[in-house]
Amino acid sequence: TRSTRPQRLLAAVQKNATRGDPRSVVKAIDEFCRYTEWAMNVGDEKGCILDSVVSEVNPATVLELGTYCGYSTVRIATLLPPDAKLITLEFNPDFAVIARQVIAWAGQEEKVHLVEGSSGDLIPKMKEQFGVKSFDLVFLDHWKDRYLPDAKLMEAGSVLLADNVICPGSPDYLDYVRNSPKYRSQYFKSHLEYTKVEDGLEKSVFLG
Ligand SMILES: O=C(NC/C=C/[C@H]1O[C@@H](n2ccc(=O)cc2)[C@H](O)[C@@H]1O)c1cc([N+](=O)[O-])cc(O)c1O
Ligand SMILES: [Mg+2]
Repeated sequence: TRSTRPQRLLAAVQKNATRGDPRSVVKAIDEFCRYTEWAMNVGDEKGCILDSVVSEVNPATVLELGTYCGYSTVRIATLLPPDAKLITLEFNPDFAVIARQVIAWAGQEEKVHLVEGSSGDLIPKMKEQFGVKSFDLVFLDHWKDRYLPDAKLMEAGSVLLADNVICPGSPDYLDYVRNSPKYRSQYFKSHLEYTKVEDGLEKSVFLG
């Protein structure tokens, strides 16, 4: 039977990237998605904004919602110090199988803990399961209708960075973080990965 898009993306990484070199993995995925087959990675343009926010926050603990193929997982992990922890949640077991291999090819498995399940189930269990009561940075890139309910589950001292706040969009989340006194929010205008369509990242600092 026909391969899946994540399988074809992994094959491109294994063919074109150097094992243990995370930048070559990121480059191989971006080239594959730009010139061969589009995929919903945060991409190179928004990825630079992601990198700058990660570097600025310099987090000891990061939560990523929506691993998909592990592209942003690798970007974030590469910027973390050795003792930092990145927990990434993936709901689809087939995507998780691919993401684990992409993360391993980039040599980032030490810093990354990929957990399979849904955010609604796992976020409340974070405390007892991983001993992390709050994360320094949360990257939201999963189902867009889960951004708001999950943000409300996590109101405990984090910086939230959300992908796709314009396209596909998460209007209820955007309205909440921009108008709630609990957050100071900032929009980073960019483009939908590998296209000229407007999209952007919203950075929201929880004020308590
Ligand atoms: O729909 C989008 N993203 C949804 C992502 C969902 C991912 O999050 C996981 N998850 C993990 C945990 C959960 O609890 C639920 C899902 C899903 O299993 C999937 O791997 C999207 C769409 C476009 N687009 O142009 O159409 C562009 C983008 O950048 C996007 O991110
Ligand atoms: Mg996205």
